[in-house]
Amino acid sequence: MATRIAINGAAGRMGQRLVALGSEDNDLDVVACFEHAGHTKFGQDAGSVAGIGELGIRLAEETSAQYDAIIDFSVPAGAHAAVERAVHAKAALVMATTGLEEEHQAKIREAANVIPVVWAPSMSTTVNLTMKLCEIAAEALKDIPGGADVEVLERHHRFKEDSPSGTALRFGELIAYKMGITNHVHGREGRPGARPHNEIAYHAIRTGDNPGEHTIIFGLLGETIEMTVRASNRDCYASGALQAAKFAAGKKPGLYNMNDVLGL
Ligand SMILES: NC(=O)C1=CN([C@@H]2O[C@H](COP(=O)(O)OP(=O)(O)OC[C@H]3O[C@@H](n4cnc5c(N)ncnc54)[C@H](O)[C@@H]3O)[C@@H](O)[C@H]2O)C=CC1
Ligand SMILES: O=C(O)C1=N[C@H](C(=O)O)C[C@H](O)C1
Repeated sequence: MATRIAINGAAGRMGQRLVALGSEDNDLDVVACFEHAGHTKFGQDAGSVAGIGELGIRLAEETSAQYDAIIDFSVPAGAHAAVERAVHAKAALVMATTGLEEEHQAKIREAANVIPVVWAPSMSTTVNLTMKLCEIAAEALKDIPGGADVEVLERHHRFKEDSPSGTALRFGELIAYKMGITNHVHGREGRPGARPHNEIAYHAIRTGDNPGEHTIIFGLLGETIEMTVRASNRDCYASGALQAAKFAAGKKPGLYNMNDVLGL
């Protein structure tokens, strides 16, 4: 039987790709498309807004449809609403929104006691694989003579509201844990002095319509390794989230990540 999904933030850049790809997938049934009532397309057909023709589902704040999973790509307040909807419906939750405050994060962890939750700052297969590769590099380089300096560069479209990206922060968190680094800094200016080793620096670039790019630099004395992972469009995130919804629907309550979904 197909997994019935609801999409939260369905008129957004990601929401539209979820509507489009979700509707094409025979193992999924898109049954609800939630949007903020203030959105200019609120009340319109979600399929038409996504450019795939009428789907028969309006962008709304409520639904009478039953769903097995809700996928959230929205904003912090929308993510909060998605958690409440998922718990109320006893549905699985796929949480993709980034830039969440601690209070929202606590709410997600609490929800995972009663429903299955897949929570990841990137639903892309190659991003999650690159995280694994960076963990291997961090482990190998943590005690290298002369030290390895880690910097995380990310590039995104001009419309992105949070900085640095949730993915950049996760890269830093995973590497810091492996290398015992405790200091995280955001950009540099003035005369901060010689770079300490106990530091990861993040640099967020915002230009044009870039759908997302991350470069992780391990700089040694005499040689450098850089790993770059780059999206050419948003479908890598959308298809990962749809895969996560299929994975989570019907699972026992708990917090899952994309490694669980992808078997990494
Ligand atoms: N985990 C991942 O793989 C990825 C995560 N993201 C994250 O997803 C989020 C959304 O990204 P975009 O689609 O580019 O943003 P967007 O701004 O295009 O879309 C967000 C949508 O959420 C809607 N919204 C606002 N309040 C809402 C509410 N209370 N209930 C329901 N919908 C509401 C907005 O009206 C808008 O249509 C961002 O936090 C972004 O960082 C984006 C791409 C990949
Ligand atoms: O806002 C985006 O576009 C993206 N946001 C996510 C993040 O903040 O990590 C994931 C992806 O890089 C695209």
